[in-house]
Amino acid sequence: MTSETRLRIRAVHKAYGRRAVLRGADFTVSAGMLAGVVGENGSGKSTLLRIAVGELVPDGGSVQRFGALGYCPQQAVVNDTLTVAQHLRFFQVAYRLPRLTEAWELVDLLGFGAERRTRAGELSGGTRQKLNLTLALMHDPPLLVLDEPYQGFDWDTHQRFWQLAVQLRSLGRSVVVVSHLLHDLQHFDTVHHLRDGRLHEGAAR
Ligand SMILES: Nc1ncnc2c1ncn2[C@@H]1O[C@H](COP(=O)(O)OP(=O)(O)OP(=O)(O)O)[C@@H](O)[C@H]1O
Repeated sequence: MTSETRLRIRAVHKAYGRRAVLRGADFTVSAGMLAGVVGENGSGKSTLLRIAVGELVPDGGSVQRFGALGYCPQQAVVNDTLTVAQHLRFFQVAYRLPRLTEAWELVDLLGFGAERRTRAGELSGGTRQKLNLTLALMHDPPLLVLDEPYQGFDWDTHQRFWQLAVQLRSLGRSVVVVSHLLHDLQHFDTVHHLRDGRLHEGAAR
């Protein structure tokens, strides 16, 4: 395993008004690492990830990313009036991909190929989330930041998600996953507990 760094967060602080959420959070992710971020509701996991991907500016501290990024936010960022296929074509242009072969393979893996002509606004919650995840993965970036990516997935799809995450790790990708589920912890190389605004690292397995 290489130790090339893909994401480095140092002493990050973030408050919403008077509510200090992050108070000196440090987080480093290397190539070929599957890292979990866990913590109680409201502990600041989504805030940390939004800062990690540059969506939110921290009050203090530094964030460095090395290479392209795929971000799966907690709330799907999709356009209700566009179909699944239209989303893929839109993101193909945005990512400058020569073809959509790999994107459709992801759709098949996640099991929603039958919905290719369905508008996002008419998808079930779980399928909408599958589209959200596909859009984050389809350009095969070296760093993936996934905020509870399998919300609403049925058990088979949940299992397939983890097979995919493990496969991506073996290909040297870095995968950061926010999880609430105890049985997911076994999949991580490292687990980072967000508590009192800081991350506490513990070996997961
Ligand atoms: N835009 C915002 N304005 C004000 N407060 C916010 C905002 N976003 C989040 N917060 C507050 O910051 C705290 C951390 O929120 P965050 O969503 O980062 O936590 P989380 O650990 O991801 O929670 P969950 O497990 O419920 O998803 C919460 O108390 C939340 O209410």
